[in-house]
Amino acid sequence: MTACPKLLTPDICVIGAGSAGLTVAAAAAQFGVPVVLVEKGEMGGECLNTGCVPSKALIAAAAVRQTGRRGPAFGIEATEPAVDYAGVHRHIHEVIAKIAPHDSVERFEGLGVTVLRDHARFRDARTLEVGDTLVRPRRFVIATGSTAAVPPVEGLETVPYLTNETVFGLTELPGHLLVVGGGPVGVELAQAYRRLGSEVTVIETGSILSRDDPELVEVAREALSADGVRLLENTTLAEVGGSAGAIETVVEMASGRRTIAGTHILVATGRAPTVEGLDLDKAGIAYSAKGISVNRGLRTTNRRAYAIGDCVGGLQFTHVAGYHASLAIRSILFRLPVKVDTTRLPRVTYLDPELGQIGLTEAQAREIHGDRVRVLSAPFSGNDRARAERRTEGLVKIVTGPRGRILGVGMVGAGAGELLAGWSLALSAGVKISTVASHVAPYPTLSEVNKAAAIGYFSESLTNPWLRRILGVLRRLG
Ligand SMILES: Cc1cc2nc3c(=O)[nH]c(=O)nc-3n(C[C@H](O)[C@H](O)[C@H](O)COP(=O)(O)OP(=O)(O)OC[C@H]3O[C@@H](n4cnc5c(N)ncnc54)[C@H](O)[C@@H]3O)c2cc1C
Ligand SMILES: NC(=O)c1ccc[n+]([C@@H]2O[C@H](COP(=O)([O-])OP(=O)(O)OC[C@H]3O[C@@H](n4cnc5c(N)ncnc54)[C@H](O)[C@@H]3O)[C@@H](O)[C@H]2O)c1
Repeated sequence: MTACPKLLTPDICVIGAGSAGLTVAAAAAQFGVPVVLVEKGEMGGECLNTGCVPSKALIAAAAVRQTGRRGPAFGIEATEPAVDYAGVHRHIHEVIAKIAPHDSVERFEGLGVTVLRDHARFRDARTLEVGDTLVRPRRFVIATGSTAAVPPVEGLETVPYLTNETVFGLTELPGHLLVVGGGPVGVELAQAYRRLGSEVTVIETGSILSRDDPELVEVAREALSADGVRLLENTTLAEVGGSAGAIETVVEMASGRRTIAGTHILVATGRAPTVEGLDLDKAGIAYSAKGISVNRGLRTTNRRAYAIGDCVGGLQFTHVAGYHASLAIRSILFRLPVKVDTTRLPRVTYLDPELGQIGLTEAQAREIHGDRVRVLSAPFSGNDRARAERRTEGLVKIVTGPRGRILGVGMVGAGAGELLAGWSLALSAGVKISTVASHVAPYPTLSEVNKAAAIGYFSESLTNPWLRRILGVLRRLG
């Protein structure tokens, strides 16, 4: 006789314990709503284990080494500290371990969430199968994330290629790392490994960071080249061969085919939504190679199911996963109408200098608003703090529309990620450019670069004949 499967009937069943799923589960549980959370792998998902946290820990290690190299400009002897890469690996995993309790089963059970550690698959539109348990909730939240999309390149499967899932497991510094893909993953890791001492070659089909403003990307490109990262743009990986420690590639570029050898190869050519084995068809949930189909309220084609985070494609960032989660909570718990608004979502690539964008780039704004767009910019070279710290590379670009509406802000420079947070607040609050121009920033801070750019909005008034006439009258009044 087969045992009857256990049946759970919570209000919400969340599939995936990454940034998106954990946020929904924690918020719902804190409101006293019964939640089942299903996770087949590591709690914390990609951000904690194989994404943001390890990559930023690696970048931090690289920055420590880089500081020694900057000495001479300050009258301090340059140093090239030796790298104990096993120690860097230890540092990365200590950082993960320090954050892990926040995402742990223990914490979530403590909040009252029922956590199931197994693979989830739909049995029908209302029921999920998790091992020998059936879950039939009022609402599903699918938050299964994404995985590295590996291109069908001849021979790639025959070599031990790295992805974000394996690269942070390295305990020895790669001698020559071949990075395939010049998106955020590729360039961040390329710069970090180069600064730690690897030779690095980036192979990119088009241009690096192609979603960003080309004027800002140019500054990042120069910084990568100055570090000694070999950038092969308009170059496609065509064939891979060799073996562990001796990888051989054939690439195609305008001048023809070329062979490039390295010790390791990292594939960073984009993401694919994680839908495998979920049996979405059985639940009537539509999806494509880009992601699970959702409307602007993040509802799938099954009225009981929402999909949030990386698995829906589009902007794939931890803070976007959190934003989706907050919308899903508002909709499920409070039955409020919600709509995803992508115009105010920031993104930052943690190169040195950092490159960030919120809202429309100049090109996107011109496409929509034509010549009603005004671009206000200020270079970091005009900022006293940047001068004192010898970090004068970069600029901020503010794109404004009719009546001083801020349409977007792009920035490349030291601390651009932190500086962009203020713009995120400004855009959320619908602040006009005149408010930014009149705020008082502490001196000397890098944040004054924002004000310097914003003040440009009034530059035309300096020569306005009417304004000059009024000033003349006021002067005569004594
Ligand atoms: C190298 C790298 C660096 C990054 N750096 C940044 C950064 O600096 N800033 C930033 O904002 N973003 C960054 N990102 C992106 C960020 O990591 C993702 O956008 C974010 O983690 C997505 O969260 P998620 O919850 O949607 O998915 P995930 O974190 O992938 O979580 C999905 C979870 O679902 C589980 N799951 C999948 N299918 C099933 C199933 N059938 N049953 C049960 N469980 C299942 C998975 O095991 C996984 O744990 C980076 C990504 C990479 C690769
Ligand atoms: N700082 C951050 O917030 C951060 C950091 C890393 C990743 N992420 C997230 O992860 C997502 C994925 O990043 P990604 O860099 O993997 O993907 P991506 O899609 O941004 O970039 C992939 C790049 O690979 C290139 N490419 C594709 N196939 C190729 C081939 N065969 N040969 C050579 N080049 C090829 C593409 O032209 C593209 O430029 C990002 O969009 C972002 O959402 C965020």
